[in-house]
Amino acid sequence: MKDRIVTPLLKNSEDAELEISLRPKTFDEYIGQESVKENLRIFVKAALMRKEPLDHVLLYGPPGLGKTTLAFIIAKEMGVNIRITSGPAIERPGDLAAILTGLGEGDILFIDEIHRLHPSVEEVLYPAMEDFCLDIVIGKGPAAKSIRLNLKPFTLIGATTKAGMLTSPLRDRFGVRCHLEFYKKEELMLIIKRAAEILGVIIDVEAAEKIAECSRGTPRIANRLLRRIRDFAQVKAKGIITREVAEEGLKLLNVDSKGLDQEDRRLLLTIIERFKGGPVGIEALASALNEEVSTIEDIYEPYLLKEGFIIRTARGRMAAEKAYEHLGIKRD
Ligand SMILES: Nc1ncnc2c1ncn2[C@@H]1O[C@H](COP(=O)(O)OP(=O)(O)OP(=O)(O)O)[C@@H](O)[C@H]1O
Repeated sequence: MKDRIVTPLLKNSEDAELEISLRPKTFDEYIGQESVKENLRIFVKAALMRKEPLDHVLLYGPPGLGKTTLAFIIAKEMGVNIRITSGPAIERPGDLAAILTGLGEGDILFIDEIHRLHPSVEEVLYPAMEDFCLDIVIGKGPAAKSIRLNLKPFTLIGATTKAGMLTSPLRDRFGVRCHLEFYKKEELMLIIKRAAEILGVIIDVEAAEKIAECSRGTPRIANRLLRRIRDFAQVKAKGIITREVAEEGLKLLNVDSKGLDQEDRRLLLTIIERFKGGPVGIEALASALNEEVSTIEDIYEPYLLKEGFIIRTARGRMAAEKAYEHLGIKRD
């Protein structure tokens, strides 16, 4: 996968450190996703009143929109500990059993990329989620015995970018399911303003608007762009981010007015020039771009589709009128 400034995925440890420092800690600090927040607020309050753990929560939506952040906020508001892991990190049923037996009363277990759990691990999770117990098989062959181990009641928060890939028995065991949406420009402007305050940099409204327009609806990208433009402002503009500074910084980062980088433009150009505007099948497109099919589907496409640069048809992807206009290419 190419190294891109506008990727919604975490890029490196520098990125991760920035995120920890900028992570909102309460529902009030968490900007946008109003209906998700409202629902979670009510569920948390009700669970606290009943003195019970919160029901299991599934958070789904594209990367970088704040799923992990929400899990931390829920733990803080519930006043419990949170243990973080991910689907691929739990290799064997025993690994999950060890994690579950280590949880305290009411604690939260956060499993990122929960759609990637191994089926044998998922089996262990069902009784754990439903009855707070583990069924453990001891011994082998005819002498094998199954024993039941009780767990302390806990809350599982699962996060996924691909809710469709969850098996239905797993999906059905989540009492609360929340879909996170791409953020609006005004919300991203507030996120950028808040991040600028924490980073100690002055930014004017027009600059925040410019960066928000290029952030692809994703706070993770907004924060990353802000950090890079702050560096630029410190070297070139006495640390103040004005509209001109933001525009120049974005140009240097190769991000255009619609938040597209050279890789997005290459994808659009490939459809237009090499495949005569499409439709082109995803495999052919991936091979022309020398990328994995999943990278195109998960990383490139969601934003290009959402913004109407490409159209997905039964016969493949097509470049939309907006792509021609944006690239200044005349349709023949
Ligand atoms: N609603 C929000 N308000 C302010 N900042 C936010 C919000 N949501 C996310 N962020 C910022 O974006 C960063 C990325 O969020 P987070 O790590 O929670 O995303 P994620 O959805 O869990 O991503 P992934 O699925 O890729 O792990 C956070 O560090 C935080 O700074």
